[in-house]
Amino acid sequence: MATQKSGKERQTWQTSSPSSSSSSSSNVSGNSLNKSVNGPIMHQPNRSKTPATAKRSVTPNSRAHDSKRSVTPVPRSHNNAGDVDFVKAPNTKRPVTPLNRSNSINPEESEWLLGFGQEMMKILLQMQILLIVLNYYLRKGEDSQGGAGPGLGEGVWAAAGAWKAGGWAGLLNKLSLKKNNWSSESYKFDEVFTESASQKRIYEVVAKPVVESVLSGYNGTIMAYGQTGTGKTYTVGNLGKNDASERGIIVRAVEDIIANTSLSNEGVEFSYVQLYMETIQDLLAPEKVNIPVVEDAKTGEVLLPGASVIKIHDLDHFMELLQCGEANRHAANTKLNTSSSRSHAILMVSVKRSIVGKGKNVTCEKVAATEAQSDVGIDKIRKGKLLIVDLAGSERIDKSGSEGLLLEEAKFINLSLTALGKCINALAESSPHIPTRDSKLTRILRDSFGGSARTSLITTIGPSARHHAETTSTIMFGQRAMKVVNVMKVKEEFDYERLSRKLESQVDHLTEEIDRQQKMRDKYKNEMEKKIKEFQRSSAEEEKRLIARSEILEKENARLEQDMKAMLDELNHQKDYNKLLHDEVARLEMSIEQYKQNHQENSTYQKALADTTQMYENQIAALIEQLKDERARYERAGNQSDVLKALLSDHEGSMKLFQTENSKLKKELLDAKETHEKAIADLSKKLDDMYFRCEHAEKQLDSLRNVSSDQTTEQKLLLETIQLYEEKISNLEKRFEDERACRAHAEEQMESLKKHLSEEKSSQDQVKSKINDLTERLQEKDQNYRDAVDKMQCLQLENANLLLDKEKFKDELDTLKEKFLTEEKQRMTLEAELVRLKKCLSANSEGIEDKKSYAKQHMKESSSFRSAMGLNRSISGQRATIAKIFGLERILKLLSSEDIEVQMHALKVVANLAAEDINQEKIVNEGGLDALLMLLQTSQNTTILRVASGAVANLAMNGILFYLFLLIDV
Ligand SMILES: Nc1ncnc2c1ncn2[C@@H]1O[C@H](COP(=O)(O)OP(=O)(O)OP(=O)(O)O)[C@@H](O)[C@H]1O
Repeated sequence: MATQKSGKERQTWQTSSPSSSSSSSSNVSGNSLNKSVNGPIMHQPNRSKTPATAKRSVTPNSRAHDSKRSVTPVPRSHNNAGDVDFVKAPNTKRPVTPLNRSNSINPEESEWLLGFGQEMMKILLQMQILLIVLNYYLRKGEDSQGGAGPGLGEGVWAAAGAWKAGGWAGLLNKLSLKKNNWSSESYKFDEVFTESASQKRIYEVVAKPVVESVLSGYNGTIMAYGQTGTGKTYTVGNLGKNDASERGIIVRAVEDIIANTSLSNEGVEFSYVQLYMETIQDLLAPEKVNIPVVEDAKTGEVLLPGASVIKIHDLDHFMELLQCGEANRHAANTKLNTSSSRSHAILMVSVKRSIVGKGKNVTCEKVAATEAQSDVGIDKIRKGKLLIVDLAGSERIDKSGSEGLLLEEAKFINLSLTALGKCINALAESSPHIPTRDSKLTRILRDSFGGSARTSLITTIGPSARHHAETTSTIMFGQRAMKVVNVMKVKEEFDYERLSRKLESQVDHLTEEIDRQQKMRDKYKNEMEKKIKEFQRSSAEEEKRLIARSEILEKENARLEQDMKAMLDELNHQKDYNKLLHDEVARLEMSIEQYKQNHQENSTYQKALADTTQMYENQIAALIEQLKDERARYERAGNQSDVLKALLSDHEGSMKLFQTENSKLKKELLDAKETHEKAIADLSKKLDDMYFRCEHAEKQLDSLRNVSSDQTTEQKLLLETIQLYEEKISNLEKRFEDERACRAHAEEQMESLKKHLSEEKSSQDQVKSKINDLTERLQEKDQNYRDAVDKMQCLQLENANLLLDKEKFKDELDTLKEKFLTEEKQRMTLEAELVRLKKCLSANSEGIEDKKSYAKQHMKESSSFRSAMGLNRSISGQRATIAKIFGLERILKLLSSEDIEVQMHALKVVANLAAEDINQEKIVNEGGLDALLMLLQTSQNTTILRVASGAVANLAMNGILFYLFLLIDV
């Protein structure tokens, strides 16, 4: 039973001192049995005479007696390091017959071997084998971060011991060894087994806790020590090929390890070597001999470089390899054991288990709690190493009868076992010097006893009283071993490699993700760019098209405008023309009106003219009538005038005659005047007379003339009236003619005007239709123009939308770019973090190296102090790691956290760091002292005050800082 105590993990070898006691149940003599057990072995003449070392050749299904152990002899040609080949005899319990390569087995020998095997089986069935188990197991104390003192183990194993004949008896954990008939000695062990104990029970009690420790990251060692032939190999290395219940510790332990390890993610590797005559040989690759024993400078781990390290895939694979290894092991037939192991077989199983987050895969709650406290979320790797050592049996040479090589082997075996014993003694006495360098065995086992491993020592003793001395020696060896205290130390480290791998994979994943997103973005961007380009192209095209169209439209517009202008001009012109026409028409109409008026007037005139004409005609008729009358009168008057004219012409003639006569007379007168002056006078008288008569004639003429003048004046007047009328008529006719001509002209003009008007009208119609046509075309054009404008507006709107889309896409692109930059930054930060962690890893490794060397130095000074220091170094290493990882500045900042838990943890970390000289100055420089003093002033929490004052006290112990404290005090 294990009790839990706070403090370092520490395993104590059970410290029960041997006590003599006379037990009623222990007084059994085993003499007869001794003989029966040892006699045949010791007195095998052939075997004692064949002191050869051989390699085991184990073949399954060859056991003759019980299926547990059947060995088929197989001729061995394989020989290493000058060993002698042998053939195992059939039907014997591990019968080993050493033979030289040149020798062959003869039938007699074979017969004997067969007989011997059968005999041997009978004997062994009666043999009592006692296993004394010294078990050191982990008691779960508080881990290294708990800060309290170490706890001592008080594990007590309760076990039923069965009394057996043979000189000793086991009861629970006590063993009584009969000294003689009346006295016996009692020894206390963790467990005492008898021969009836099953392999399973032995494994579960002895080895399983160690295996569990190994799985939890500790080193574990299971050693079998005892006199030759007492069953070490059987207990430890039995493969149990025919009967699984007979499987030894090795097979069961590896089976357990495999069952508790994920072989795909975690690793189980093993090496199998033998130490034969101070030479280490690889049992898995027997050609590898002289393997050196070295100590890892960093971890202090004992290593065997050059030994094959094979990764275990499954149990069958391991069993196969183990069987091969077993076959390569040196064994020989001695007097005490027909298959005596002549070498120490060491199986090293390395278990790597990863711990992810909060204690996954962890059986130990405390360790999980430790993880939870310190490194939540950070992967850790736990490396456990299981060492299973099947020591060669100690033998008394005189008893074993070894000679030659066997003797040499026995010497080496005893030498190494003595060296082991010395080391155990030194450790039991807490001697400062442990003579591990005396033998390769102790060098290999250096860290398995008195080190940091959990160790189970199985000591085997035989029942024969004849070997009382050896049995006592074995028991004493076990008793001394129980005094050894191991300080267990979990071998746990950050799985930086895994963490780095994980981070790298994370970075890879993120990079992949970013790349994927980048690709997607690029694709999207390309698509968008393509779209934008397409949009731009289409919009440019559209723009171009629009521009072209608008140009065409503008041109069309201009042309239309020109057309319109021209049309307007034409229209204006037409309008003018129209106006003109209108004017003309108006004028014409006016003139028509005028004409009409004129015509009316004319008609009035004509009427008047007709009337006048009528009147004139009437007048003319009247005048003609009158004229006729007048003519008639004229004619009459003419007649009269003719008459008168005739008269007048007569008169005129008469007058002319008169005048001629007068002239003649006058001439005659004048002639006569002169001649006739007298005659004038007479003729004057006669002229007077004649004058008279002329006068009278004149008078008569005048009267005639008067009458004629009256008639002439009337005629004249008439003529004048006629003339006037005629003139008037002619004037009127002329006017009439003129009027007619004017009318004809006007009619003509009117006709032409009408014609012109009709022409005008037709042209006007044409113009009108042209105007209508033009108006229609104009309207059409206008509609087209409006449509074009609408379309242009639509396109402009579309263009604006496209521009908006473009802007939107640009914004989106910018956002994506920003996002990408942010992600890039994140990636870079992660990469930087990775680099920083890698640096931390290397720095931490260096730190660990330093700590190791420091610890090593201190370990030399005192074992107990060394242990404590080792743990402290580990803790400080972790603190330094914490400080490195989190940064002292950040931890100091947490001191002012409002969360009391956070504050408390930070304070604890600072206090722990302040306990180390190297950190003190840095803490003060970083402002830690001020923060601590502030906490002391402000905090009410007693724990905080206690831890803070402790931290300040630690800082105050620093010589350099002491001066500063004085200053603060001042
Ligand atoms: N519990 C047991 N049950 C049956 N047979 C046993 C038992 N223990 C040992 N033996 C047999 O006793 C013989 C000697 O045992 P084993 O070889 O294991 O002894 P040993 O201590 O390893 O001897 P050595 O130190 O010489 O190698 C073997 O034949 C083995 O099979």
